[in-house]
Amino acid sequence: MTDSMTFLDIQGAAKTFGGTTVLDGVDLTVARGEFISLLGPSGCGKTTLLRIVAGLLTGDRGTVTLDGEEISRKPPHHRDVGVVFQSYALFPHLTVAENVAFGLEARGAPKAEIEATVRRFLDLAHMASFADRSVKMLSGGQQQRVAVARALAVQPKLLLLDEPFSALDRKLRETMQIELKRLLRELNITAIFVTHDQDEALVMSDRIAVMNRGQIEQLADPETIYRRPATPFALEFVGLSTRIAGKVAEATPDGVVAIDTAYGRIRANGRYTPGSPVLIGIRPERMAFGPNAAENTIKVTLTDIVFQGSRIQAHFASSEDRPIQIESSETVPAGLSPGGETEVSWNIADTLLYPDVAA
Ligand SMILES: Nc1ncnc2c1ncn2[C@@H]1O[C@H](COP(=O)(O)OP(=O)(O)OP(=O)(O)O)[C@@H](O)[C@H]1O
Repeated sequence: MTDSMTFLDIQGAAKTFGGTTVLDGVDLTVARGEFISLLGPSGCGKTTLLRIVAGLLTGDRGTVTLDGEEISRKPPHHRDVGVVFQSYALFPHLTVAENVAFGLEARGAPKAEIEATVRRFLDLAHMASFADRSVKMLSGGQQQRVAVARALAVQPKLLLLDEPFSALDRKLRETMQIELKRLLRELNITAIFVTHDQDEALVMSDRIAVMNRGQIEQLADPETIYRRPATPFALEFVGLSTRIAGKVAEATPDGVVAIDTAYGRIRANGRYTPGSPVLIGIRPERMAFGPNAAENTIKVTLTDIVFQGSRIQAHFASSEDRPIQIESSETVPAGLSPGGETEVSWNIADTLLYPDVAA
């Protein structure tokens, strides 16, 4: 939907390489100042979509409109779009300040303005004290800060970031995530961020587009993506989950279905006709030890306890290709050890339900 809030509007973006559909008619609208992540496995088309928006690649179909102007056929340097890639792509023979000044000089900005802008963006990127250093002398994190400062210095309407932190170690990556978020918020910059790291997407995004095979499967805020994944793929790709296959046995008019499974009857909210094959998903922290007669209870056999410091994970034997899992801040019930049977329960409202297309 296009409305007055739309700043970037991608409609029907499609791309085929050598007969393989890489982008399958993607629509995406982004509001001004919004931070959107494209999240998905390798090869799902994230980078291809980003390159089409940047103008580095021409889509077979579709349009890109930025701030009310269609830019689909404009060359990259006329699109007002900044790009930060995975590899830093700084100019190695220039200093930090010269790198940041590069785009401004190319536009013929006055010298005093260039100096002031470079200073401002190096300050914002916490790199002011490195201004005169060669970029070759910088660490990976520092180089990536300079790359972000360089992209922002020309004050683009839109910033595109393609796995910018993937080469950094975990701690530095987390610091950079927080810093980048702060910087973009301060400057009210609209950004699209490509990542295959679900934690990174959950931490940083206003909304996440979960991509699979050239399509967006779900576009929503991080909490909705985690709590209400729209498809089995989204459930699978973000966070841990237990899966149980079943067949709908009964459907009530109030929208609750009873499902026959290898563990007995399980109830869930949903509208399915009896006989439909379904897939049940449950997040591990929504499951608890012990029965709950009003909700869902199943009998399971403990296989493993994984101690994770503040939490434990308990695994139970499953008929599926992965264990039933509980994640809890409590310990396992006294006397329960691997091989032992117990009951676990969870709420009907926490039971995610999907049509089982594979069945
Ligand atoms: N120029 C090209 N020529 C042929 N095939 C390409 C080209 N660019 C991308 N592809 C193919 O298109 C598919 C999608 O690539 P894309 O880079 O968009 O994926 P991605 O989701 O960004 O993955 P990754 O996380 O690995 O970068 C891949 O199978 C890739 O091999």
